[in-house]
Amino acid sequence: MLFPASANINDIFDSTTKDMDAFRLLTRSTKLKPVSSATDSRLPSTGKAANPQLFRTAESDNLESAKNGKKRKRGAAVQEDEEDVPDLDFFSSNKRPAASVTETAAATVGDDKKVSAQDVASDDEDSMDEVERRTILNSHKIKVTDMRDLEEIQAEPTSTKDSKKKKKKSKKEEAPTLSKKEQKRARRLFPEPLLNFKELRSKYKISSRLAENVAEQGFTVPTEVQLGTLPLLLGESSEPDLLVVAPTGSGKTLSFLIPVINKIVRHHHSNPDEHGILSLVVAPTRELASQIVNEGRKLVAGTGVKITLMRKGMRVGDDSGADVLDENSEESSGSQDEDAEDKPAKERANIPVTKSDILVTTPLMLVNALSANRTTTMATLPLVRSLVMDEADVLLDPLFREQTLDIWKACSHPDLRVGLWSATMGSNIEDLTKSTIKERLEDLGQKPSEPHALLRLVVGLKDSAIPNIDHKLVYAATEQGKLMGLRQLLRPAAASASDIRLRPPFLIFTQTIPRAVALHSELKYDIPAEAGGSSRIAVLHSDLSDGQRSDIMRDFRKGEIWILVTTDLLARGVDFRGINGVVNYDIPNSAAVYVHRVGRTGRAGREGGIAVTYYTKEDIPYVKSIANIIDVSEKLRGGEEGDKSIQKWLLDALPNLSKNSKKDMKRHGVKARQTQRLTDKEDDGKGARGMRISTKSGFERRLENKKKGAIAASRNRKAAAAASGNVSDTGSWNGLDD
Ligand SMILES: Nc1ncnc2c1ncn2[C@@H]1O[C@H](COP(=O)(O)OP(=O)(O)OP(=O)(O)O)[C@@H](O)[C@H]1O
Repeated sequence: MLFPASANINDIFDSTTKDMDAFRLLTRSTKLKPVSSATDSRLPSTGKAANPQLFRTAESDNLESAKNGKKRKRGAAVQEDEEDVPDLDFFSSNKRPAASVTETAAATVGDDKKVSAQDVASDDEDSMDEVERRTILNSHKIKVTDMRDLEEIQAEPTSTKDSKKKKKKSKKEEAPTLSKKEQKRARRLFPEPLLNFKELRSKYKISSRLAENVAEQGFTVPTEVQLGTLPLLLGESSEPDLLVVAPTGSGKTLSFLIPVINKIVRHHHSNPDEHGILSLVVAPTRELASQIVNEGRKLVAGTGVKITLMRKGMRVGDDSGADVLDENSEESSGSQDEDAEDKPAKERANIPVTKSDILVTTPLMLVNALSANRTTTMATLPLVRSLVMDEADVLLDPLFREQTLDIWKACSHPDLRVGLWSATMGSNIEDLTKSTIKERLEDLGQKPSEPHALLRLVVGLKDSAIPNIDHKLVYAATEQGKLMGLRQLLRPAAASASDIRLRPPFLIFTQTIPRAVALHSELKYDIPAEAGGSSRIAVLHSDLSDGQRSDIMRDFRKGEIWILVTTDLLARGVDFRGINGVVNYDIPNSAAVYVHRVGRTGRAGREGGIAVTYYTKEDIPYVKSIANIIDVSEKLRGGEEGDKSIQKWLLDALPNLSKNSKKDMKRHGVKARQTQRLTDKEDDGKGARGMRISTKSGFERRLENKKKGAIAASRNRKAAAAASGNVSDTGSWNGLDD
């Protein structure tokens, strides 16, 4: 079945399920009762969240609508606008509300100063008192903390601080005697929250074209992370360095892209002659980097800002006479990367240097470009004013740390601001951030033109899974048990036995690439031809070429692939809007990885996502941290004690893992699963056999092997007989049939 390239997975599912129910086809059963529309609407792939926020209370709802109402009264046009905003529909073609088009049609690139009458807000009327700010921030579970040493906070000139900070200043003499609790309280901030997206223009005066592009996305309510961070990054006081910990799928991308783009629009106005990379966005995988570029392209349209995906072979930072790429006209297709890589050196020298304003990259690719594959010292990026680290905890984890810190240090402008974003962040990352900021400034020997803070904003509970998905932790005893469980999910006619109904599209995570490959080949023929057969299931991992990876991502997004078997390559950041769930075929290496993997579903507040985690005997020592995450997530969700999937007895019974074993597990995963022997020949019989991904028992395999051996021996005999000229044409014995 072919769908237009613009179609998304949800459209496909809607249209697919009209004429053929994918779920039913997968069951190979015609007896299955049609899934009720009530169940259907609970599926994230068909549903949409009327409000993408995860945490709110009636008190803040009332306060916010009172504040929003007050603003509406100020200009009739604004009121019409808001009433005209269509229902939130992530899968529509994102038609802009008519009123908003007229309002902004005259907008030209970067006409920041042109703010229409109804846009202008009286700041006095708008600003909230501290009680209101506290109420709103607390009900959305947003916590903002100044991370600097107390002395540093107190040494800051009063003019740049709000009244809250003035109070701290007066406490200066008492500082040494402050208790830990008091120090914590002194660091706590209650900045003004963003009440609606219109304020971006009216109050924070962002570029009108950018505001228009945001409006085109059709979002009506800011998520918590947007509500908390956008005022901090767009407000009048000096832009801070910012650490953000906010749930998966909560819209962090928009939160960091809007301020980055707006800053560049302003920069173009004040420094029309300065061209080059002004902002860097670093992400751990190519898939995520490419997704950020796609999101960015929607936001930069018509602003004069260019955003580019870093590619192998691309030259950065040296602009001697090279042509400038028209970055926004390019597709971010993987095959282009390969093209660049495969070009001979002579041709490569002609590859234009990127003069894009925003470069989105994985760490290694940029480090290689800046150091000629580590053969020279790192070149600097002197113009970069904003460095965004998406999935910062993994970027600063030992795997990428050296490369990320090299990039950070290569950004040599004294006014650099950093943003570190993730759904999980250990305190070691916070310490590393603090020390790197200090070291970098010392190395530079220059001071930033104005003092600024390092703030941390946390939404919800740090390092927890989103509360809007159902977690199923399933004991499968053995590898065979896991495979049987998974097959039940694929053939949900049998689902009554396990009470889990997971409809495609969904992701399946394994621990290693060979296991993903093995699982894919095991399952590939489970999908009936009427449902599209083996083309509906694919495997994605980092051993595939960039082109293959992009193609699979595209087909999954388009709905041509329904089930994607993958590794932790896709655990973080990637946003498949309407996937119904996630299967952890192999348990994740850490609680943080669990949070990220399961966060591929339930995005933007959607209900109905399911996260199934199978565990075996070998996994028992490692399951407690996952069970704890589920427990906390269920507590955040509220509801009856009996509804909880993790019972107290289980938590008590599961063993705790020592610090060293945790480290070991994080680095290597479950040891027995590290090598997946794919053939009997490779199988040394020492442990790996039990970990094999196959439904066949050892006995069956041995029989099969014997049979194969007999066939081979028979062929050899025949060949030998033919060679000696005495084979009978009658073929009285043809060996065993396969
Ligand atoms: N205010 C909003 N209202 C509704 N949907 C939104 C809003 N902001 C962003 N979204 C959508 O939410 C989805 C998730 O956003 P995004 O990918 O930025 O999440 P994230 O916080 O970066 O998640 P992760 O931690 O997994 O990387 C996207 O499809 C995005 O378009």
